[in-house]
Amino acid sequence: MDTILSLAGVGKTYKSGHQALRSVDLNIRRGEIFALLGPNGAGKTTLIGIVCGTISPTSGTITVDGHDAVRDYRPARAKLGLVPQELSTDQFTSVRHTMEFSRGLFGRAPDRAYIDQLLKDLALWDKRDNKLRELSGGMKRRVLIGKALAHEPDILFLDEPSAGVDVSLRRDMWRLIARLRERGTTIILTTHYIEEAEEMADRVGVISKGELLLVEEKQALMKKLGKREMDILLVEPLAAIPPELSEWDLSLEEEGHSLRYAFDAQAEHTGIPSLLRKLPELGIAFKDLETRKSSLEDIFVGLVSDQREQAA
Ligand SMILES: Nc1ncnc2c1ncn2[C@@H]1O[C@H](COP(=O)(O)OP(=O)(O)OP(=O)(O)O)[C@@H](O)[C@H]1O
Repeated sequence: MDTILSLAGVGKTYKSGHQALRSVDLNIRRGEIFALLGPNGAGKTTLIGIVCGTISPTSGTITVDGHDAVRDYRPARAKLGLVPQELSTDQFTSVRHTMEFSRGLFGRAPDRAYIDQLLKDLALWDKRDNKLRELSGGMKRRVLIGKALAHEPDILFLDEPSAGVDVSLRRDMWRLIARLRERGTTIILTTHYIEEAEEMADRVGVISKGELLLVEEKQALMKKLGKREMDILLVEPLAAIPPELSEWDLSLEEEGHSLRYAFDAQAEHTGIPSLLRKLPELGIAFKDLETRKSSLEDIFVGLVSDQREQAA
């Protein structure tokens, strides 16, 4: 495997005593899109900050394309582009100047053609000479991406790229990410929008309470952990699930008009035939069946709640 970024035993305890990361091991492959998925406060921003050098780790090592991110900070940092959650640049500079300045910070020679192309890719061409304070929130987000890409980094971090972003900008961003990937840029995005991980990522890491719970190929994750659900639409509503059905994992939905059965699609015996035989025996008539795969969202919620149960 061609690893471009490697974290080994990375931990962070803030001065407050809060342990935001617990010994994280993670290898990012060159050219992949990796989604780090976790609820609020999971440690995603802390992890990005540590890799990008804005937060110092309490333990562990980070290697960016062969460079130690702490000892060898400059060359390591030059490989990284970070799109933070918020813009903290001088509001009185122009869009173009902000990007050119960012490029210069990393010691890259000016390249007007590259910046022009970036402005066009980000649909900022018409605004290139406007001051940042004259831009809408969505445009500012585009500027953040432009700033992060100005020095042509090999690895791009996007911290919550969809937070507070409208649908059209989100689509534009997804398109841009796909294009960057085609050019070989490695992309790591943090998100709590499952949709985003599902749409974009090659691999998904789930983080909760500072712990990386798992890292999997997205497809494999969905297949392995994916449950299926079947809704049985009833002719007459039920007030409660009869005790005779307790061996199946059922819930009542739609005010009793639908019985939902959650089952493991990978299991040899799904329990469906026996359930469908049992219902008429109990005098429960049904008129239709619908099955569907659970999404990454269900998987994610399941994992995080398992962790909560274990901790309880
Ligand atoms: N400077 C700090 N001092 C003390 N605790 C901090 C500090 N920064 C973050 N934390 C705590 O560390 C934990 C992880 O925070 P972090 O910002 O990394 O989470 P996150 O996964 O990015 O969350 P979100 O999705 O809300 O951005 C949180 O409990 C947070 O309160």
